[in-house]
Amino acid sequence: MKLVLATGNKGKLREFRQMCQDEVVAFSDLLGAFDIVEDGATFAENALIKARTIYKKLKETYPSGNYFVISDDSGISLPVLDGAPGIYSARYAGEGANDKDNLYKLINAVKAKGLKETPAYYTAAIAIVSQYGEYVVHGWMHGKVIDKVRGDKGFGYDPMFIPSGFEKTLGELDDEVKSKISHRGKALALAKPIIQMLRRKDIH
Ligand SMILES: O=c1nc[nH]c2c1ncn2[C@H]1C[C@H](O)[C@@H](COP(=O)(O)OP(=O)(O)OP(=O)(O)O)O1
Ligand SMILES: [Mg+2]
Repeated sequence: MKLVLATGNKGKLREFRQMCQDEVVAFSDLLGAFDIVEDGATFAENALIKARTIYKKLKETYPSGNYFVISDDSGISLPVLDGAPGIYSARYAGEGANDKDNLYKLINAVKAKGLKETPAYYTAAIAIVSQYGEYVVHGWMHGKVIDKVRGDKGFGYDPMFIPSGFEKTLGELDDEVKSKISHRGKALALAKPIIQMLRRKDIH
C-alpha cells in the first residue's frame, strides 16, 4: 500500500520523509502539481479537504492502485494576536504570499505590539484517508516568537520561533531535533498506529 502525501510544501515533505520509515510519495509525482482550495474553518477540516481531494483524484487516475493519503494542515498562533495567523498562516501576507512575506509580516505584527518576544504555538492536524475510513489526529508545539530572524533551517515561521525549553530558534536547530518536539512529529506519532492498522487490514 502506497503512502501518498497530499502536500505541496517541500519542508513538510522533507520532515515526513525523515520521520517515516515507510516510503512517502508526493502527490505531485503521481498527479502533477495543483492547488487545493482550503476553505475549512479548522485545521482538521482543511486537512480532510486536502486528503479527500487527493484520494478522489488518485482513484480517478489509478482505479486499481493501492494507496492511502496523508495530509497536514498546520499553522502558528499568537495569543497576543487573538490566535492569528492560525489557519490563515500560509496566506497571512495575502493570497500567493511566500514564507518570507508571512514571516516578516508576523515579525512586524509583534513589533507593532511593542514586544520583543511573545508566547506562540504551532498546531498540526494530520488527516488519513483510505478505503477503510478517515482519521484525523493533532499535535502542538508551544514556545515563543521573537522580533527577529535567526537561522535558516526549517521553513515558514521557524527562524522566529523558540520552542519551550530551548534557547535557539527552529531556524538554528536541526530537523532531527525539531521532529522530536514538533506539532507535526507529535501528530505523526499518533498517526503511525493508524497507518500500521491500515496496513494490517490491507494484508488480511
Ligand atoms: O513546522 C513548521 N515550521 C514553520 N512554519 C510552519 C510549520 N508548520 C506550519 N507552518 C506554517 C507554514 C505555512 O505558512 C502554514 C501552513 O499552511 P498549510 O496550508 O498547512 O501548508 P502549505 O500551504 O504550506 O502546504 P500544503 O497545504 O500543500 O500542505 O503554517
Ligand atoms: Mg496549504
